[in-house]
Amino acid sequence: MRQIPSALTIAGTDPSGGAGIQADLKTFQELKTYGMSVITSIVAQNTTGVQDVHHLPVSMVKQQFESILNDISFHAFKTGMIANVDMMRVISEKTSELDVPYVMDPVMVATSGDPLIAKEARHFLREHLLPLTSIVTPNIPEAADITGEKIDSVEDMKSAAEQIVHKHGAGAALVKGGHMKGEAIDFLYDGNKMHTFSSERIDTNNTHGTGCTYSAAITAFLSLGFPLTAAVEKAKYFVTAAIRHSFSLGKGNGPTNHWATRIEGVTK
Ligand SMILES: Nc1ncnc2c1ncn2[C@@H]1O[C@H](COP(=O)(O)OP(=O)(O)O)[C@@H](O)[C@H]1O
Ligand SMILES: Cc1ncc(COP(=O)(O)O)c(N)n1
Repeated sequence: MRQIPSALTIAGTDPSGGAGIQADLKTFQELKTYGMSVITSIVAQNTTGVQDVHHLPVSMVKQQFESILNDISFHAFKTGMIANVDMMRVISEKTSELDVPYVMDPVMVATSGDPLIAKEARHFLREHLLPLTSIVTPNIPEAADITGEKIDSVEDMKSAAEQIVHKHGAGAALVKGGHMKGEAIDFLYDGNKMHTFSSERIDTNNTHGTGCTYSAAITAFLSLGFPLTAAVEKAKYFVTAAIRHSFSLGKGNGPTNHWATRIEGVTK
């Protein structure tokens, strides 16, 4: 008999509850997979931005990961904010021994514009972590950082997705169009085919944590056993509903609503 579906997130925290570990665990819970977490950094942030950051010692990140690995198996995992090369090294060592889907949200800056990872860590992420992924989910600035090329059009987005797979070795690449104008279009390149996922653009500034929620939803659907394309399709539906029902919490960019599919009364 299959165990209860379970998923792990390795990421930083958000005390205001919209992004990071908190968003991931809420998403896992909402999508009916058992959630576990390894905390990399404690981030003092809210809807207006990042006020302070405390990176945990690498030994502690390693120990948290081992505490899970030595005791429990899980069906999929994701990484979000991994602040520095030392943490990335430990995570890549452990990841290369795992045989479950790995979803990477290549978190570099917060929606507020605050940097979340060290500059040299971007290079390590591209060279050593990307090739271990089943799927990476960059937004436009992150995809441009990975490929080193400007992204101004949907053609550029598709080309970046192909390059991230063929040149940088990711298992698949989902280039997200949240930062473009018009429809919210994302392109998934799986190594063979380009898939398009699009939704109407919702008129809101309450988009704190969209990337975290989306990648956590993909991880949740993979842990439930859906194939990659179906997992992304379902996750896109979920994140769109979460943005549609996002709300004005705090003074800045409010969070997405993890209860959205309950409110709408449907899951696709
Ligand atoms: N205003 C919006 N209306 C509808 N969908 C959006 C909106 N903003 C972002 N999205 C979608 O939310 C997801 C996260 O995208 P994006 O904002 O690009 O990522 P990130 O949060 O990592 O910057 C994507 O599916 C994107 O198309
Ligand atoms: C700990 C942490 N991780 C990631 C993000 C990015 O959030 P977003 O999904 O809005 O880009 C964040 N603000 N904080």
